[in-house]
Amino acid sequence: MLRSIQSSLRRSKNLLPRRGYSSDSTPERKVAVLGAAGGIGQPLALLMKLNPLVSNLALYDIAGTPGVAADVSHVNTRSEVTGYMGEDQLVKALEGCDVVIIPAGVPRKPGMTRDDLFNINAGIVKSLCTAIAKYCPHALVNMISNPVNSTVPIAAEVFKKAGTYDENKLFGVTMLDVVRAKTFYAGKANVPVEGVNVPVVGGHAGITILPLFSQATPKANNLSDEDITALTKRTQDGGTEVVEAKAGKGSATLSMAYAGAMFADACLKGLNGVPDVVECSFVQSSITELPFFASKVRLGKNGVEEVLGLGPLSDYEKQGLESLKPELKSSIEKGIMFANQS
Ligand SMILES: NC(=O)C1=CN([C@@H]2O[C@H](COP(=O)(O)OP(=O)(O)OC[C@H]3O[C@@H](n4cnc5c(N)ncnc54)[C@H](O)[C@@H]3O)[C@@H](O)[C@H]2O)C=CC1
Ligand SMILES: O=C([O-])CC(=O)C(=O)O
Repeated sequence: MLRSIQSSLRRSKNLLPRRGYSSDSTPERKVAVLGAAGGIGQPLALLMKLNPLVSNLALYDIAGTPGVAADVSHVNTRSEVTGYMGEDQLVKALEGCDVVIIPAGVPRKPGMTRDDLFNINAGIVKSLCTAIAKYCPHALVNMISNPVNSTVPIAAEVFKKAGTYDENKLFGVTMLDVVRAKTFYAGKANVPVEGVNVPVVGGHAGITILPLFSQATPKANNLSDEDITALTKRTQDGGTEVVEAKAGKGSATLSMAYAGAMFADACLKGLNGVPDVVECSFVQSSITELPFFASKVRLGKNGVEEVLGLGPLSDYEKQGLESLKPELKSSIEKGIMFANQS
C-alpha cells in the first residue's frame, strides 16, 4: 500500500522526492488519532504511519498509547510518532494538528443499534471536541465515533459555542460505506474492484446509508432490480454483518481503519493542493432540507471546497432518500440538543 501511495503520488502530483520520505517540497503535516489504542485506532495508527504525507503522528488515548506509539514508531517511514495518554496530555497531542481523526468511544455488540452508543460516546466526543476548539481550532476533524449521524452535529455545536466552527472542516467519516458498496458491487457485477466507484449518500446508520448503484461505474448491465435491492440492503447492514460475526467482540476495526486512512489521505491531499480530490462524507449541507448530509465533496486547501449534488437518482433511490430523512433528521436533532443541554 505504501508503495502504491508513493508511486501514485510521484506519477500524478510530483509531491515526493525520488528517494526517502522527507522532502522540502512535501509540507509538514501533523495528524492526531484520538482513541489510538483501540480496535480501529491501532491499525489506523499503522496506516497513517505508512502515509508519506504525514510528518508528525500523535497517538492519544486514555490508556495504552505508550505501547502502541513505541511499536508503530519503529516502522521506517517519514513521520515522527508520539504517544500521549490521559487528559493532561491531550493538549500536546492536539497542538499544531492539521487533521484530527476520532475513533474514540465504545463499539456495538450484537442486538444494539449505533444510536444505543449515544449515551457514552456523545460525552466522549463532546469533551474531545472542546479540546480541539481550544488547542487546534483550524484542524480538519474526521469523526469516526458512532453514532456519526449525531456525533457530527454534537461537534458542530461544540465548535459553534467556542466560536471556532468552520463547516468546511468537520467531516463524518462514511468512507466504510463506500468501501463496502464498491466491494459488494464488484462481486455481484463481476468487475475488477479497483476500478469501481459508487457514491453513498445520506448518513451512517441502517436505512440512512443510501448507496447510489444507479451511478456506479463501470456500468453493469447484468444486475436486476432484485440484485440492486440486495446490494443496497447488504451495504446498509454491513456494520451489523461484522458485529454479528464478531459475536460480542466489537464492530468493524480493520476495514474501518483502511477506510479512515483513505479518507484522511484524501483530506491531506486536499490540504496540499492536489486538485480534484472527491470523496463522500457526512458534512454540513444544503443539498437537501437536512442540515447535515453525506454526499460527494470536493476537498481542498481549506477542507470542503464544494458539496456536490446528488445527481440523477433512480426511482428506488428517490424512495430511499425520502424514507431516510425522518430518521436522519431526528439523529441530527438529538445531537444538537445534547450539545446544548449538557
Ligand atoms: N464511522 C464508521 O464507519 C465506524 C465507526 N465505528 C465506531 O468507532 C468507535 C471506536 O470503535 P473501536 O475502535 O472498535 O472501539 P474500541 O473500544 O476498540 O476502541 C475505542 C478506544 O477509544 C478510547 N477512548 C475512550 N474514551 C476516550 C477518550 N475520552 N479519549 C480518547 N480515547 C478514548 C478507548 O480507551 C479505546 O482505546 C465506536 O464508536 C464505533 O462504533 C466503528 C466502525 C465504523
Ligand atoms: O456497525 C457498527 O457499529 C460500526 C460501524 O459503524 C460500521 O461498521 O459501519
